[in-house]
Amino acid sequence: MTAFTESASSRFVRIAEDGRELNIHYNDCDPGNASETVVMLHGSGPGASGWANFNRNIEPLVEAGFRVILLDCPGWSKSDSIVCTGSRSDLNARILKGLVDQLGLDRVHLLGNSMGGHSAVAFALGHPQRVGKLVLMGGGTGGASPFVPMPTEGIKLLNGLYREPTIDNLKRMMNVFVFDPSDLTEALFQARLDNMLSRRDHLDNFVASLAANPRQFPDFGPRLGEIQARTLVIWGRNDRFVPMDVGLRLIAGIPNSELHVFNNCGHWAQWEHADTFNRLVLDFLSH
Ligand SMILES: O=C(O)CCC(=O)/C=C/C=C(\O)C(=O)O
Repeated sequence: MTAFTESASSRFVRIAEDGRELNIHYNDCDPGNASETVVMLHGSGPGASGWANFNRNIEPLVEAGFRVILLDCPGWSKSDSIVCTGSRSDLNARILKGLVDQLGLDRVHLLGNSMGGHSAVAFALGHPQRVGKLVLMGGGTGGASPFVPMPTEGIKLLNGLYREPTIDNLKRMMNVFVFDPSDLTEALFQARLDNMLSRRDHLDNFVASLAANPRQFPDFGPRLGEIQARTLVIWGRNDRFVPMDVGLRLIAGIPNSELHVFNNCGHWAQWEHADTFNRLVLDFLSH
């Protein structure tokens, strides 16, 4: 099977949101005969995109017969920009609903990273009948950690990078992003910096959104018991952005859930432990 590329799988869709039509970008890695679809939702870092977050995870799922869709949320990558003054998790969930409706997908599995996890939970709460299984990685509900001072050091660096998008600030953030920064290459830094600087409107609007509403990701804790979808929660023990106790809160709240913790792993389990992560997700989605 030929590997999908970003450019060959790149698509746009127009979705109505609060009186506007947003141009929303996604990648569609469709092997052509898939009976099930996984939608991957990226995190909220500057320069993030579905492809940047999940490029190590697409192929194994496609080879196993899944259609993989990577949604770029409004405010990231090639999607239109937006100032979000309410719940960003719910905004992303509305955009996801628009996308699955337009693609005619009745039911999808969701794999969310950080903000993408918060957004997957918002979608599952709003449209339970449209969700197969949930994979939540480094996110799933907002709210404070009882153990770790918040905002965490990672989120402080992330917000600082939005305000001052320099290579030094990017390296400072990425350094605490992963457990082992020696895996981060100059090419990766440059690609991420290029992504960030190509859309200054996204950076400015993220800062404006935070100023209007510092709590972009509401705490869904009290509603987690409503989620009926089977849920796999994945965390890095060394996550310095969204601490591991949030994962424990998720499995305490979601009835049909399980937790896998990677040791020696930061906020990007899907990248740092890609092979094991892919096997874990594939096994979970296939049984
Ligand atoms: O603030 C939160 O709870 C979410 C933070 C978040 O989504 C950070 C994600 C960062 C990335 O995944 C990235 O930059 O690639």
